[in-house]
Amino acid sequence: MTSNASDTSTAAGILRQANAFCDAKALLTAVELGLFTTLREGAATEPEIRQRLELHGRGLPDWLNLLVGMGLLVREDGRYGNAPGADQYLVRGEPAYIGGFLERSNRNLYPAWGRLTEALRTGLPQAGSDFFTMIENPALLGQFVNMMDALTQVLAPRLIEAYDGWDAAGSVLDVGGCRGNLVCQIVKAHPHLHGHVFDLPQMAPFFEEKAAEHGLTGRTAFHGGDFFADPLPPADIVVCGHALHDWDRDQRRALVAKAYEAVNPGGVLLVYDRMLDDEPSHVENLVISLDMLLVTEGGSEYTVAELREHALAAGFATVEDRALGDYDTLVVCRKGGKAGR
Ligand SMILES: C[S@@+](CC[C@H](N)C(=O)[O-])C[C@H]1O[C@@H](n2cnc3c(N)ncnc32)[C@H](O)[C@@H]1O
Repeated sequence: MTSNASDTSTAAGILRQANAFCDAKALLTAVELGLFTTLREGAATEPEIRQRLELHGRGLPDWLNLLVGMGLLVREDGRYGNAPGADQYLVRGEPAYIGGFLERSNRNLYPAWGRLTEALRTGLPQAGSDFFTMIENPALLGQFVNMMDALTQVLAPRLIEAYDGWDAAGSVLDVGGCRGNLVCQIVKAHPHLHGHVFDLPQMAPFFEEKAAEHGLTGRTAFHGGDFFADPLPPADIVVCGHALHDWDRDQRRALVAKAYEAVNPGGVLLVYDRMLDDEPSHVENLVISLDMLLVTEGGSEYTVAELREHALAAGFATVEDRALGDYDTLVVCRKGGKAGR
């Protein structure tokens, strides 16, 4: 949706942009109904899809043809099948499935964006229930962790590639590491590392499930606590991804200082987030920053300059940044001192 830049010098282009939410909802509904998953079994006619998904039938051809027009389905001889991207990323149960993000987006972000006006007027989140209500509800938390898995599934290989200091380290800690999908992938790529995740205690059963799925039970450890109030376990590499943007500037500074304490001498803090340029124009990242307006009390994306300020104030000796994938920025903050390993 956000990258469909239309020609806004024309009325038609402006109307196209105003209707972009319709395309997004057509896709979110397709994931919700399991359309791409059912089409993995083979291309199907409209009546077959109607029957399989238990739909009424009215609007069905338009919806399917819209998805064809969006490049998510292909139509041949009256049968609809998955386009390659949809078949790779939107079939439930497949390793590359990113639908967890879309499922939660459909339930949480989509309605919240309908209340953007209220959010801008009041500065208050609009997602219906706050994070701490959500985290006490295992069903909602299950959706949330799937959403985070969808993001780390794509980012983990890029982070592993982008940072070249894994071999020199003995341990890695992911702060706000959710159920540990990122750490599991790092430890699988660099089996000599001891992996640790620090997150809220409610995440523990989801972590155990993920570690077992990766065959890493006992080789990765979960530490439950509140990263503002409790000490973090020490590690040579501390990762903090997509976590600082949940909080306001003062809280981000406090978390970076907390992370500094956890990094062993000579180690690094790796922060990745959808960071903003000094004069932000990156549409995708501005959208995520507004997501934070809608779903958190004080969160937003932030600039590399802000993070550098927090990191230097905390005591890090050097701070470098580089692109990570299409939208994220990786900031490498090095702590002085001699590495122990
Ligand atoms: C947006 S998610 C980021 C997950 C993952 N790092 C990623 O890259 O997608 C933020 C994580 O911070 C955790 N979190 C939020 N508040 C926390 C707190 N006070 N203490 C510890 N973890 C917390 C959440 O449970 C969640 O897993």
